[in-house]
Amino acid sequence: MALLTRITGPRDLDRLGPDQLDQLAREIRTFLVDAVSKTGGHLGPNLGVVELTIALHRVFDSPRDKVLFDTGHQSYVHKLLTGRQDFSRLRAKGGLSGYPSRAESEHDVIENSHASTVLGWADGLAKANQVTGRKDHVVAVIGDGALTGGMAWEALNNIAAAKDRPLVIVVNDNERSYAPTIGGLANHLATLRTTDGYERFLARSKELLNRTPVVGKPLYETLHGAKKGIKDVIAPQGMFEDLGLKYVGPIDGHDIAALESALTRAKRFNGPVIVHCLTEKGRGYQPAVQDEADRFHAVGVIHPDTGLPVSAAGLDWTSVFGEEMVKLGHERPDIVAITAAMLQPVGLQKFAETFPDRVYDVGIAEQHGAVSAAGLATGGLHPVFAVYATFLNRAFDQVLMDVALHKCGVTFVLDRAGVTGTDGPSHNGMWDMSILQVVPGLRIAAPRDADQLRAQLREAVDVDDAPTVVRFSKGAVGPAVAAVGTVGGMDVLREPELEEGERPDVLLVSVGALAPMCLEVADLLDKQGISTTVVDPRWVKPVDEALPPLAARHRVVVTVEDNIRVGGVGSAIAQTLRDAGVDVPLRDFGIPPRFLDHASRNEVLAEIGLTAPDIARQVTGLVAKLDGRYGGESAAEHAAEITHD
Ligand SMILES: Cc1ncc(C[n+]2csc(CCOP(=O)(O)OP(=O)(O)O)c2C)c(N)n1
Ligand SMILES: CC(=O)[C@@H](O)[C@H](O)COP(=O)(O)O
Ligand SMILES: [Mg+2]
Repeated sequence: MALLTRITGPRDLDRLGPDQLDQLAREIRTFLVDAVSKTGGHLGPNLGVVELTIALHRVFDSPRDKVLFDTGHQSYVHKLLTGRQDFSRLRAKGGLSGYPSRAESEHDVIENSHASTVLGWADGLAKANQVTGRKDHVVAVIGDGALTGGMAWEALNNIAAAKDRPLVIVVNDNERSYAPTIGGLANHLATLRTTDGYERFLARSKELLNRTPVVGKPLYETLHGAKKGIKDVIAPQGMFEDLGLKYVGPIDGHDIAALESALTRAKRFNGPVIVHCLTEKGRGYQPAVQDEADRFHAVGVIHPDTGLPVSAAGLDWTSVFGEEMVKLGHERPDIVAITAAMLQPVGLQKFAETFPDRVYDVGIAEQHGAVSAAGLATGGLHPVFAVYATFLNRAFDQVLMDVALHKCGVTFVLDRAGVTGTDGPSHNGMWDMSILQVVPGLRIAAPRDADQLRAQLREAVDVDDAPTVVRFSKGAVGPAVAAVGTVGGMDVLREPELEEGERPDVLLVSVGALAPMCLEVADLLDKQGISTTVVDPRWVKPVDEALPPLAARHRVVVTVEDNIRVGGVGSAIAQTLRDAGVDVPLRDFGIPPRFLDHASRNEVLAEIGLTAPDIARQVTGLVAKLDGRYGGESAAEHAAEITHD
């Protein structure tokens, strides 16, 4: 790492000659494989942008010039070149974030990992430069996958309107999101990628341009010049031409000299310009290059020489869902599946292999996915849209006004619901049970274990006149939690042993995968002489009609959810109790209304007090306060005695 360790900032790159730059690229690849194999992370995407990031930081002057990354998962090289080379705690508590982070560096701008937003940011920053008269540059790196997101085209529409507003758009085209990128855009990029495709394009253009008076012939010569591989020709290009955008490319995204030449031309161009770079996801690391599924898009801890996982993963929620979907697919020919460019991560791979004509990859286009689902349902099918909880946020209006308003039977399966942890604040699935509370008719299921997931998925797809949601956590599915009884549609997980006529103290409403933790709370309360009934509502929206009368038979209600407290399940239950005239005190436990820094799931849960000892301590204090049970001793003091074995 002779060269890499001497790079403390982008300007240190200026003194390197071509051979040294190639050596630096090799050192960076070695570093990435060595470091990320130990911590896990986005290895494939970052191996694909080594030369591109070096060239960007040689041509542009960050942080005065803004170098922006879409999604941000491919910013590890950017971090290495901007003074951050300790990857030992990447995505771990107190370590580097897996995405750009303003707290880490002045070179970082966009922190959220939600795709297709970079061009919007760039548009705004370019406008700000224009209004303030700053001559700084804005360069936005967007992947071919992120380009399939609608927001990217909303931004392009605006960017193309301002012919005199400098802005450099770098398309990092590695032909993949996770899987190969889908759709018409991908096909268009392909024609620009391959020389013969370009020739076909030129052949079509030649005839047209020869008929075009005055400008036709010179323009054809310009285009012809571009074909020869001297890629720094500024020329109008197909779809981008239709938008009025200038196009440079295609450029070999692993040839630093070619990249620098193209980026320099683009930088000088006094308007919006696209630099189309061809890169290879996973480049330089055979296990990644050979990974047909997703080129090691996101890996766990792996053996660096083989790329194989160090530890075998247990049964996870995603697999349980995927297997049940295949069974349902055989039983229900009307069931189809939708993914937003994440077929394998959301567990639909087997469904796609079994029913290739009944699965739709819409690209990174969750809003379109939701509207298309409304169309599919109206057409007599039952779509199951599997998506990470946090990514459904952007499709809220489509769920509300397209799916729910029209009473469409669509099932949204939200993976990575609740605290995910290591992927940082924008990946926690912590908002769904709040924002979806306001959707009339929509029903939400939060299964507590694998059997419940299977059962509730089936219940959901049986609803054909309203949207249904089934949400579950990231990672390994917990132990089976048996019911000891039912009340209304709710499962009773624990009943206290009471004297004749004794009123139980606490009704604990346990939501989803937190059931084992809630049973621990009940055990801790039991040691304090506090009797607790634990129920799992199974369907948290609408609130079960049996809940108010059950609550009325207790002294206090406690709700526990892996969702933001504001407007969550606890709030909905509190409102239902009020409406039913049940004035039993209620305490709702959940995620506080703030962004959660990256750390492990358990570290985050401990930090926000969503653990059995924390909850038991608070509930003990609440019950003690209710009846002054501990005499003069303050309830809080007494509650502090609770410790976790
Ligand atoms: C709104 C949204 N949906 C889904 C994702 C999950 N996701 C992260 S990266 C990625 C693929 C990105 O492909 P591309 O933009 O081509 O970048 P590459 O990884 O190929 O460099 C997806 C689907 C996301 N981050 N944001
Ligand atoms: C960048 C992005 O959004 C995805 O790659 C995400 O990081 C994957 O998360 P999981 O690792 O939980 O599948
Ligand atoms: Mg890509």
